[in-house]
Amino acid sequence: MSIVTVNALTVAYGNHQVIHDLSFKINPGDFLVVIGENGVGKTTLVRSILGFIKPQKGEIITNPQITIGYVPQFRNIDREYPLSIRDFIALNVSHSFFPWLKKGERQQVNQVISATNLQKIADRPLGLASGGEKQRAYLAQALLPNPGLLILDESTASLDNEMKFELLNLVTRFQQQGLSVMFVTHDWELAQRYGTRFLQMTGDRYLTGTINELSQLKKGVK
Ligand SMILES: Nc1ncnc2c1ncn2[C@@H]1O[C@H](COP(=O)(O)OP(=O)(O)OP(=O)(O)O)[C@@H](O)[C@H]1O
Repeated sequence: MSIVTVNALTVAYGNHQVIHDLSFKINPGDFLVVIGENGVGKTTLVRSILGFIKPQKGEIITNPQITIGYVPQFRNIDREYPLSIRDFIALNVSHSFFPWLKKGERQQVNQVISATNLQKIADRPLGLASGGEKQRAYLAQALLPNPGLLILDESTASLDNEMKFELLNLVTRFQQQGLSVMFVTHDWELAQRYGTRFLQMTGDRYLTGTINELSQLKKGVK
């Protein structure tokens, strides 16, 4: 069963139709890159899949057995932000009634901290972490509930190349263990380097295919 099935989706803000008759699927283990220019509706699609926008027409069917993790575009955090990296990640633990973490929950947090290479700095204030470290903390927080789909919305924008690769290499490790990924980007190089499939959105049409087909498309565009 696919993770997400989008059927003839049409989304509008009032009279302004942003997505028109879009259909595609995300299958288990896919690294789907969604590319398109500013304003074509990429974030609107993400918000629709997350359930924040009701489609005007069509449907989005998500596998009921999975949860979705979400990593937004990098945004800075004030230096005075009071939580440590560990605390910030632990905000996403599925909590019992207690305000403190139980042993199993602490283990879950530790596991995701080490999987995202944050163990050495986990007890530092999040506000003092570098841009790449902060973005890894967002990733760790999104991964904590063990989602079946991870959505990255421009999550590498404003990171330098080394940090982009570090973040996406980590994501790929999870994808190779079965996580499905939907990565929204403007960056064709990253799309081709990490994606397995693509969805290209333009003002008037949508194309989907394998990542090799995206490379062909790019050659055609040049
Ligand atoms: N809440 C909203 N109310 C009304 N219009 C909106 C709203 N959010 C987005 N739009 C409009 O919908 C269109 C698509 O926006 P969206 O943010 O989905 O595009 P995008 O492809 O993610 O763009 P970008 O790459 O710049 O982030 C734009 O014209 C935008 O102005």
